[in-house]
Amino acid sequence: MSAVIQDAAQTPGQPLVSLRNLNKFYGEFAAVDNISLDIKDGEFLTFLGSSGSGKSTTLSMLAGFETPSSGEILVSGQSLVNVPPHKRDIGMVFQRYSLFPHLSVRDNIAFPLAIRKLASAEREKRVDAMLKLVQLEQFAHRRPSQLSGGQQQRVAIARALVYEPRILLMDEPLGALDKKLREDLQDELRQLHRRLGITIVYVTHDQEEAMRLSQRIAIFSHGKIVGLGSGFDLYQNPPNAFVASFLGNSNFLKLKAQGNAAASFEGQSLSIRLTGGLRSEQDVLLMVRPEKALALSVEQAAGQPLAAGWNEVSAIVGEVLFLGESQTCSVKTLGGTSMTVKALSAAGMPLKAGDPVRVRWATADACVYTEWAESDLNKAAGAH
Ligand SMILES: Nc1ncnc2c1ncn2[C@@H]1O[C@H](COP(=O)(O)OP(=O)(O)OP(=O)(O)O)[C@@H](O)[C@H]1O
Repeated sequence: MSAVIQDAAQTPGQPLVSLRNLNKFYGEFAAVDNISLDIKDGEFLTFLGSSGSGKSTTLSMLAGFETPSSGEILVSGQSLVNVPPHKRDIGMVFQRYSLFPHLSVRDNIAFPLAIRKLASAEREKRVDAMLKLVQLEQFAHRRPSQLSGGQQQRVAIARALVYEPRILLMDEPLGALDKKLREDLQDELRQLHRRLGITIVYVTHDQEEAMRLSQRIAIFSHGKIVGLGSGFDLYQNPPNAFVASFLGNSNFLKLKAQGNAAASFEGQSLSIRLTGGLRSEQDVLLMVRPEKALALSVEQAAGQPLAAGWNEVSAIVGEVLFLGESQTCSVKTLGGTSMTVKALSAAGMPLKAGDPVRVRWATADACVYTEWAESDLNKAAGAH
């Protein structure tokens, strides 16, 4: 294992993998549509998107199971396109563990080394190191059917890592496991990545999983990457309305620009983040996260003058939901726009259906978009 162990504190550096104008057509249909992406050495990058958005096809091209219709895949600057899968120095873990049922855990893990004809002493040494790494030493002699789903997946991970690939590809590896086990394995996987310093490309449609695991997330929609960055940046400052809608919850307000820092909404003027190039009366979409908005009763609002840099709209409460740690309040503005406000339960939200409220948010917390499609505002969008 020593060859791939690196200083855990080392920051991921240069691109290890570069996808260049990658396309995959099935007939006329573009499953992967002109994707270009640099994956850094040592990084944990996740492809996140709804079903059919092109994540697995992209991963399969990287693994060598699918051939690109056009474009390049480079690893350390060398083209991989004509390199067969077993010569790519890439490990792969799938949702279905695909372990050999008739082989013990030890022999399953040793299998890639046996087919590479490694000397038996070296083979034993590496398998022992792997068993230790995934904490399955005491299960070495069991068959896969005698293990839990989580344990089986750890065997699959060990088997993928045993020949020390530079890159590990994982396609929904925890998809078949229940929530608690998934979370435990997510923590294990994050620690494993830190310890090994290996480059991991991970596919999931679960945004919380992507957030928990990854240093960067590539958001897929219709075969394209429509957002790329840390979970924090993508959530706080989504590059477009689709990403805003896909990741977390959003309130979208439709406005007409009035200069570069103000816009009208249902007949009242609101301040917006300074946005260059806006034309007067241009359609503008404002996005406010529910937890960045406040819902104040009329009395509360009267006692707290609106601070500079904040906006306020009047609305009527539709529903207040208690969710344990947090509460949500759905409201409708006087012009009929639906909004949701979320607050920690501890902060209290003494409102009920039918109450008039004042919804407030800081101008700096609201993203401004000038281009969007109605379908972007719908969470389910993104699949083909
Ligand atoms: N062999 C194939 N022939 C025709 N179409 C295909 C083939 N493989 C994939 N597709 C289509 O390409 C699109 C992208 O599929 P892909 O499996 O990459 O999506 P995905 O984002 O990984 O989805 P999921 O999360 O459901 O696995 C889908 O519309 C799928 O139906």
